Amino acid sequence: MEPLFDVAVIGGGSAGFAAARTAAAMGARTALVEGAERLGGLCILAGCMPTKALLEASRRWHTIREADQFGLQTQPVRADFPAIMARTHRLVSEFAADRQKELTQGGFQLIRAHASFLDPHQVALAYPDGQKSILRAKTFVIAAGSRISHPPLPELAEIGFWDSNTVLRQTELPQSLIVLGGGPVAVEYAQFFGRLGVGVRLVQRGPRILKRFDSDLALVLEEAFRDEGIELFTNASLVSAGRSGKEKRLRLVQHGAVHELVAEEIFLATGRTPAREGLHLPAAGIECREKAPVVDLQMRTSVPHLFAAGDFAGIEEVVHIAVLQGEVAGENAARLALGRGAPFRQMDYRLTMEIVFTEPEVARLGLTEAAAHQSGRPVLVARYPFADHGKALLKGATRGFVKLLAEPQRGELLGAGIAGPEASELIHELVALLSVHATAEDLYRLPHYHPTLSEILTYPAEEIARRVAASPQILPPSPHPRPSTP
Ligand SMILES: Cc1cc2nc3c(=O)[nH]c(=O)nc-3n(C[C@H](O)[C@H](O)[C@H](O)COP(=O)(O)OP(=O)(O)OC[C@H]3O[C@@H](n4cnc5c(N)ncnc54)[C@H](O)[C@@H]3O)c2cc1C
Ligand SMILES: NC(=O)c1ccc[n+]([C@@H]2O[C@H](COP(=O)([O-])OP(=O)(O)OC[C@H]3O[C@@H](n4cnc5c(N)ncnc54)[C@H](O)[C@@H]3O)[C@@H](O)[C@H]2O)c1
Repeated sequence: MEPLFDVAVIGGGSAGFAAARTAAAMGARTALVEGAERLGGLCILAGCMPTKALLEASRRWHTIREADQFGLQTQPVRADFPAIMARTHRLVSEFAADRQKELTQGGFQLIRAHASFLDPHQVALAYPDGQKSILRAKTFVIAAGSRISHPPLPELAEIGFWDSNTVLRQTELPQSLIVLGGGPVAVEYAQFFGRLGVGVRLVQRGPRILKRFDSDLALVLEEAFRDEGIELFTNASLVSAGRSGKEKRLRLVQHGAVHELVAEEIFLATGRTPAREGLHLPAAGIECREKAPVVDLQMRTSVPHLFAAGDFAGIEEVVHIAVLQGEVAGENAARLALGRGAPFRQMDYRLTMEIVFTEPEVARLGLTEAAAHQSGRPVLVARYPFADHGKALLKGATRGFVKLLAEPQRGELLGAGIAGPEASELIHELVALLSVHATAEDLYRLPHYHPTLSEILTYPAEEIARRVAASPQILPPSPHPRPSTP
């Protein structure tokens, strides 16, 4: 029996859409199977877009409250939580409607059903009306996303908690909130609620928040949180949770001392897990390590015609990576199905970024200092504080710094970290430079308009360029080595 499709994509989020669009553009007969009631995927429906809409509201509220520093008198400000939520839902609906159009007019067949593997070439489709069918394809891209990890304490399920899905259904602000976790979800929501006047305490298992960032960057945000009245409990182990009346209680141990925290609500943000449930992966024969499938740089799983992408692949759960992985998986699946063979496209994680949209924003790009240290790779590092930068002083946004990492011989830029104003925008100049293997000197010599925030990048670049110029150069071995004996 001939397969019906060349490429079948499971999941219609950022990764699945990118995969289907890419495969279809290559001329492959492509299907995209999406099982959710609402089209849009995590980023649009409950991830990037609603959180950034909420943070924009709390950022503006904070700006107004600080207006007196600029000589402006304001009336007392009141946060209208239902109105903030209504704006967020309206924006999400608009983004979702656009995505719906793209999914239905994308040159591939959109199938609204839940897929689960019967064998490595077939999936069973279960439609919302109870109908069932079978879909066959030469190749598959699994882009089923991730789900919120189970709560670390079983009692939490009994007493109830909010998470990044259920928070979007709330209509009233709690008086007090305990946020569990110290990753991007935890810190973005902690600041959103804290700025709207909710008493927030954040409980993180590790020694620092934002564990994938260098600790000097994470410290800037920790300090900002403390100054804004958010209480931090790092190195904390959860012991138990319970309820008394309307209050929720949480016991934790920190440095040997037991603390009991009481709050009106608890927000769970302790991570996400690839969404394997319901896919019946054993029938596909895919090898998994821990909770994610094993994939190579071509986004190929252990079964050669099955590819994976996005959060499901469990590598870096952010959208630009989901899209790139989707494109790589979609192209390679189409190549295989159409018999085009090599060259298969490969992922390149050199320019991976992570950005947290708090205030100050925190961004990392490419190599981190921690990773360089761990691998023993020699790097030059230079920092420059926003407190010494003219435009940051004008803006009254002096918290934080920029840092650059460069290879010591030529000063080629390898990575960057920014904690400070507009970090999410500033980092993109560095993406462009890293993509063309530019050196610190190239950056230092680029003209920058004055006064701008971007100028700050030239200062650590200048420092690195000077250090490279001053250091004795170890020349690479000559391609025609002289014979050791004349
Ligand atoms: C609160 C929050 C904020 C975030 N903010 C940002 C941000 O600012 N920037 C950023 O880069 N990233 C952010 N992220 C991460 C980002 O949202 C994800 O990395 C990205 O959306 C993952 O895309 P995906 O396509 O892999 O998964 P998804 O978008 O989750 O898509 C998977 C799809 O597969 C479908 N599916 C699953 N199983 C089946 C099945 N068996 N059959 C059929 N369909 C199935 C699901 O219904 C879903 O629609 C945030 C995440 C969260 C939780
Ligand atoms: N701005 C953004 O790009 C953005 C925003 C939100 C989410 N995301 C992505 O979504 C994914 C999920 O984010 P997340 O923040 O939920 O997960 P995460 O894995 O990034 O962070 C979870 C944190 O919770 C902590 N933790 C785990 N168990 C704990 C426990 N028992 N007690 C206390 N702390 C505990 C971990 O140490 C970790 O720091 C991430 O990969 C992230 O990149 C991105």
